[in-house]
Amino acid sequence: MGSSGFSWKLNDHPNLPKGKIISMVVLDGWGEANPDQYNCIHVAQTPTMDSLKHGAPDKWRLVKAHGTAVGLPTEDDMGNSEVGHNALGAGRIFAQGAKLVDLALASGKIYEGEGFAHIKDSFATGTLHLIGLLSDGGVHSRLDQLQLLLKGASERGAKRIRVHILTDGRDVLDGSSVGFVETLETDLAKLRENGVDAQIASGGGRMQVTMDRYENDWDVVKRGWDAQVLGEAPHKFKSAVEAVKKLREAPKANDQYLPPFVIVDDSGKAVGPIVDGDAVVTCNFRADRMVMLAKALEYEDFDKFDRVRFLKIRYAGMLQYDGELKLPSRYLVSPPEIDRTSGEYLVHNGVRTFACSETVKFGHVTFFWNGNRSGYFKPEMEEYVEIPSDSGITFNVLPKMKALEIAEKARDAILSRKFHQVRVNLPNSDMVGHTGDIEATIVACKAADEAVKMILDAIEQVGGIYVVTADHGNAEDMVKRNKKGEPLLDKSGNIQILTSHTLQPVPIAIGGPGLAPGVRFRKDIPGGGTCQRRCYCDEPTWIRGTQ
Ligand SMILES: O=C(O)[C@@H](CO)OP(=O)(O)O
Ligand SMILES: [Mn+2]
Ligand SMILES: [Mn+2]
Repeated sequence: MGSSGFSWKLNDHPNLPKGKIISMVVLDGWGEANPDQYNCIHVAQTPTMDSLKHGAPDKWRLVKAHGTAVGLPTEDDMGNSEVGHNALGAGRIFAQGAKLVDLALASGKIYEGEGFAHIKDSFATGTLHLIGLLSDGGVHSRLDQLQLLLKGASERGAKRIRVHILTDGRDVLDGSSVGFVETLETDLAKLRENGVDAQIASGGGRMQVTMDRYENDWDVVKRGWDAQVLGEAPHKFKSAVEAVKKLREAPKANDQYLPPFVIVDDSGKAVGPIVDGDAVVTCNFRADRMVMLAKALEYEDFDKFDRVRFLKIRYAGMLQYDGELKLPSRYLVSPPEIDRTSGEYLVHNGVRTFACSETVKFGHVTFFWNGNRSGYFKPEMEEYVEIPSDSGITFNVLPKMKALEIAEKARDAILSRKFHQVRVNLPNSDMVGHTGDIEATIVACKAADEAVKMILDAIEQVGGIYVVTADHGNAEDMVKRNKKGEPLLDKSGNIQILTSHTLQPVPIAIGGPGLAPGVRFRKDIPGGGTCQRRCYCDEPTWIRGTQ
């Protein structure tokens, strides 16, 4: 024990045997909801997950994966991968970005830190650019936070402001982007009345423009760069409301995938390219889909695409997105300090870890799991494997994604007996669920179930233990509902597809030949959330032996 009284060393559990191989399987976006035709998990053939639920009822239960149980501001906040994996990996609840930004805005502290001072130095002579996801989804950003920041910055001297919007349709209903742009336009008009030259300068759908993650497709970031920084895009409009309405008229257009556009003045000139001397804030609080742009804005050495020019700007993130890389170096709000994660305990206690997913979720089982920290704790104790995701397609086209390949890697890692924790994220139900394609999501859920089977079979062979759970709901409810739970219809009588995550609880199942007899879930903690699912690295809160 160190002088602080803290020690990484974990004591042996009095009853549970040591040395069993554990596989931790996270089904991304796999919640529990009433069985009906919009519950793709129910409709899909999922014999493995069904057998976990029905085969051993005291080793299966539901846990909360949304709201305050995982560190989100309110009970109306659906879960998401960042909070889900942070909670799973750390075994504790941390106030998340959404909440920290709320608090900093409410107290005014956001304007008192180094980050704001940094950008403020540009206000007298440069433009303030705000880049971020425009919705009230609360997963990556929130419109009300942008509104407060616009007001706060203009009251503190910003005279020229340009907003670069990313339309959502993934955390909120498709089609809602028009309303969000109108709301923002009203706010900007008010600023203009007060003498601030404020406008929307560019935009595009979040999956087309800027918000790629884990370096799956740098072209996405490049398209954003061209519009935001260079003022170049295939579509030019006089106003953002017109842009979004017009671009949505194209067949199959949706908010997530709107192409990039720039706003031009009467002479056809882009109204807001980013130039030297300007200030830039990336307004998303969530890290994964902002890190790539942060690199492009901040790194002098950069070879991912031709930036045409490296900007001499004053840049701050809403939060620092990567504590290890210290990226960005300036930020308006300090991120949660997620320390003492299970991954770090494991390396200090001689437990070897294998972690795997495909690119689109790779950082979830590594970066988010380890408390928003990139890289290994001890490379000689850990192996992280990334299977390249498909890029340039929407995931309903190939809904099986790389589930099989992930399961094969996990199986091989288990059978090699080189690792004592093998953790994976299976992305299908989430990534395909977000497309709103019900047929494809059913195929996706089946593929994930088959992958779980392969992993459980390997655990069986080595006498190990499994923990199967999810980070939040998605595929179990694909339709927007009224308060009574009935599907909502739009003006033309079609059901309103729900592409977002949900507020539903998620299952957790434990088992395997290595699980000590009599271990079962406690029944006396009805309101438990995902953070209490931590197991292996110390006494699991949720599991207790009977002898
Ligand atoms: O795709 C994403 O960025 C989010 C939804 O906005 O999903 P997840 O939290 O499951 O990664
Ligand atoms: Mn997720
Ligand atoms: Mn998701």
